Amino acid sequence: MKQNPYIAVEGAIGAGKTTLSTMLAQRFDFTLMKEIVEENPFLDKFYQNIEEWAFQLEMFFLCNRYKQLGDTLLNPSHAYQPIVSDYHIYKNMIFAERTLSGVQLDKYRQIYHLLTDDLPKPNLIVYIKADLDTLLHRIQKRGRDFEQNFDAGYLSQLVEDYETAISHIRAQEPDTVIITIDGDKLDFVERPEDFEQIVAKIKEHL
Ligand SMILES: Nc1ncnc2c1ncn2[C@@H]1O[C@H](COP(=O)(O)OP(=O)(O)O)[C@@H](O)[C@H]1O
Ligand SMILES: Nc1nc2c(ncn2[C@H]2C[C@H](O)[C@@H](COP(=O)(O)O)O2)c(=O)[nH]1
Repeated sequence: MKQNPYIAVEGAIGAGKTTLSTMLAQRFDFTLMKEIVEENPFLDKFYQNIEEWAFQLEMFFLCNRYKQLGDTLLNPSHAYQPIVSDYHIYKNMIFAERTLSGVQLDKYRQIYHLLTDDLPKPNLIVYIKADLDTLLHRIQKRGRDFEQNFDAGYLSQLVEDYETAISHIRAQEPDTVIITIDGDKLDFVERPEDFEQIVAKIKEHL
């Protein structure tokens, strides 16, 4: 990879993005960009009534991610800083396409492009692909209150949406390296050798 490394770890809810990106940042000594979830004022309400709260929630995520990425990526003093992030900005569209519709989705799409089209995009994506049972088990293990009565149908749709989105990025951005991790089999938390396997794959592209 000739450019400065900018890695995004992606995957559906509970796939292990935050865990893996934190481990990678430590291992490579890269700057970690991590999403702040616990202080989100809309998530709890959203899970109680998705239709009612989706627009506020999606806009909140979009504005926060835009601010976080913009502060780092568009700041010249950070120009040569290798980065690992626990999300790709395109995640906003994955969720919005699922939770919004009609005029709200149209307006959201316009704002998304306005805010993000000129942001540098990751040159390497680590995509953790895991099946529904694995994700539900990990969400339970994580134990966030607002995710405990999770609608498995919503998560199952998101798993499919992620597959579609990754194929879309693969087709639209052929220069972006995409490393797919088998999140059902590889246990980078408990088995150091599994983590080393991921590190080795990434190193091939740095
Ligand atoms: N490969 C893995 N094997 C076992 N547990 C994992 C693995 N990856 C993540 N976990 C656990 O699953 C939960 C969700 O992981 P997290 O990193 O928060 O996922 P995400 O950021 O993708 O939503 C956490 O409790 C974490 O410790
Ligand atoms: N509707 C949306 N929900 C989102 C978005 N980004 C994250 N989330 C939710 C999913 C989880 O409950 C929680 C944390 O996400 P992780 O993927 O890190 O587990 O927040 C979004 O853009 N829209």
